[in-house]
Amino acid sequence: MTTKELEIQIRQKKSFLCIGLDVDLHKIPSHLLTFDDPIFEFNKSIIDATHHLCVAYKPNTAFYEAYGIKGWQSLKKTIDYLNEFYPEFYTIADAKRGDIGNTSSMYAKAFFEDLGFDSVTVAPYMGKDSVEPFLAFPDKHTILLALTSNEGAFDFQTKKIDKNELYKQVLETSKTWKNSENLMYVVGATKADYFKEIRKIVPNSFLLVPGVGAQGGKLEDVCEFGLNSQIGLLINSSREIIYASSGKDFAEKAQEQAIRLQLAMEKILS
Ligand SMILES: O=c1ccn([C@@H]2O[C@H](COP(=O)(O)O)[C@@H](O)[C@H]2O)c(=O)[nH]1
Repeated sequence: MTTKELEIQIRQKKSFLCIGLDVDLHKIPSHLLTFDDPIFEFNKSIIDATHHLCVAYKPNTAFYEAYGIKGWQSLKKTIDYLNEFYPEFYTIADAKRGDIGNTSSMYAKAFFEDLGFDSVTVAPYMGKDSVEPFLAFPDKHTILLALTSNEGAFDFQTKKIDKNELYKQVLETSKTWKNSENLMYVVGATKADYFKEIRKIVPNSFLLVPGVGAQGGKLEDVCEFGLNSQIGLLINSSREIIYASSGKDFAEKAQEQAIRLQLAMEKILS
């Protein structure tokens, strides 16, 4: 999917919400555990209840890898369900990959070709040759970690090297890489104070913004400097939406949380 198509969808739905599908078998309603694939059943119910309120879904692969081969099968069933029944959705594999070039090519094949995601998150630490194999895929996006939402982001990402913070160097340098038009960036909602500076470096890029909800980030704070003329933001919320209830009404309660965020986005867009 192109960013233009993503923008069109955002404007139609008046929503730039991305729902995180981070399924933990200890947190999902117990009645689902009797199903052959509880993870998929949970995802299917969440997707069916929220699809009109968001434009993207982001499974974090850790929550699937943790369950071995069954977890991968649940991930595959989830992405196949989205691609078959909701093909207009933007899909993000939050996998935070990146390795030497030939290995990165294999990661890119796994997420773009085999699984059929629109995008994958990638760590920039190993540099250009670890990221360009992902960028080589047309109409697919590589979402580079720039300034993450966690406290540990201050360990390295905001430290100065040659008078410039590391996260700024990631943004500046990555713009020079081949097919850099296929880049997006992760910037945490908990780092709202940094969006003004970030937009000076990447005014036109889409930013994936996790950290609204359970991590305390605020939608309005992010939007103040994060929005651009193409909207340019995908705001992710996972736990606050999908675990709004642990009862049989979990999908209904997830929908209520998604409505709350969508209405706030509609207000901001108007
Ligand atoms: O900087 C980052 C990068 C990724 N994440 C991921 O996003 C979701 C957030 O989940 P919540 O439940 O809404 O807190 C999760 O998959 C993280 O691994 C992030 O939080 N921060």
